[in-house]
Amino acid sequence: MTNTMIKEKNDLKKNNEEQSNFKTPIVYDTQNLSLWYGQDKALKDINLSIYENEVTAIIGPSGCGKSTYLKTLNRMVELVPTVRTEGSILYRDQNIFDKNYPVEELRTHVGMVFQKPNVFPKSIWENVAYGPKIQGIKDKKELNQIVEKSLKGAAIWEEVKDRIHENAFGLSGGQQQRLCIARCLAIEPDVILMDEPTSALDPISTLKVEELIHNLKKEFSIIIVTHNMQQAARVSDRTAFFLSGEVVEYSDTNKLFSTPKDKRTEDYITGRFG
Ligand SMILES: Nc1ncnc2c1ncn2[C@@H]1O[C@H](COP(=O)(O)OP(=O)(O)OP(=O)(O)O)[C@@H](O)[C@H]1O
Repeated sequence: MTNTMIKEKNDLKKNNEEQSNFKTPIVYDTQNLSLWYGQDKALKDINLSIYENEVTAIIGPSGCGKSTYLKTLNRMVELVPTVRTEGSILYRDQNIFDKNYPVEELRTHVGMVFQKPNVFPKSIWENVAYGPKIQGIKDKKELNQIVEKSLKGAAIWEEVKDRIHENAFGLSGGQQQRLCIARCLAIEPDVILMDEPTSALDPISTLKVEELIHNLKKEFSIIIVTHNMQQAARVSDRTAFFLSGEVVEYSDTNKLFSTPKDKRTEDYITGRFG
């Protein structure tokens, strides 16, 4: 390749990047969010935009507010009676704290995968069909199609297609976690929240889930809380570093890990604390 060709290619790439960055829609816009558990302030003036079809990683030491932030995005945190919030979170331009915005509706757009796979003591089929049934779908043929599509989407169909009516407890931990992801996909969400989804899995299952996350971002926006910095670096497009309830730094994942702007980020990613 000649120097001119290389320059043209780089210019084109830069142009595309600038254009695509410019156009990437914001899914969640968090504005001046603070949260208290009783008297204790767990989130402090958070401002964070989450972009469509990206994987956003939330990292930081234990107790810095990662899970609290994630659970605020689907308002699950409100299950704790002492919780109080200030500020706003816009989901697709709609303030999720608005009294007129039903939490049930929010949860049809936002699925969640937890640290430990929480399959129901039912068949694999029932686990996946559960959400669509609640949404009112009764037709068996349609449910069968949803179950197959979701299991394929979660890259577990081939492993379970011959035992679809067997109890989900018979699956390995890694398979159960992918089943939970399939259950999430069955409600056709817009966003998937993942709270340390691989921390209970062995390295091979972890890799499978990471590959899956990479493929799922073509259709969904994913926010993942992880303790594992290599994982954040591998799977995410952007990373937010939380510390003591604050966002210290939020940027392109490659930038955050290669040239962090804040000394505290640098100390954390180089293992000096946390
Ligand atoms: N239900 C609760 N009631 C009271 N305080 C809570 C509750 N849940 C979390 N906290 C407090 O809020 C702060 C943030 O906790 P959170 O679980 O969000 O942190 P985290 O970064 O996800 O931690 P970890 O990495 O250990 O899971 C901590 O000080 C924690 O003790």
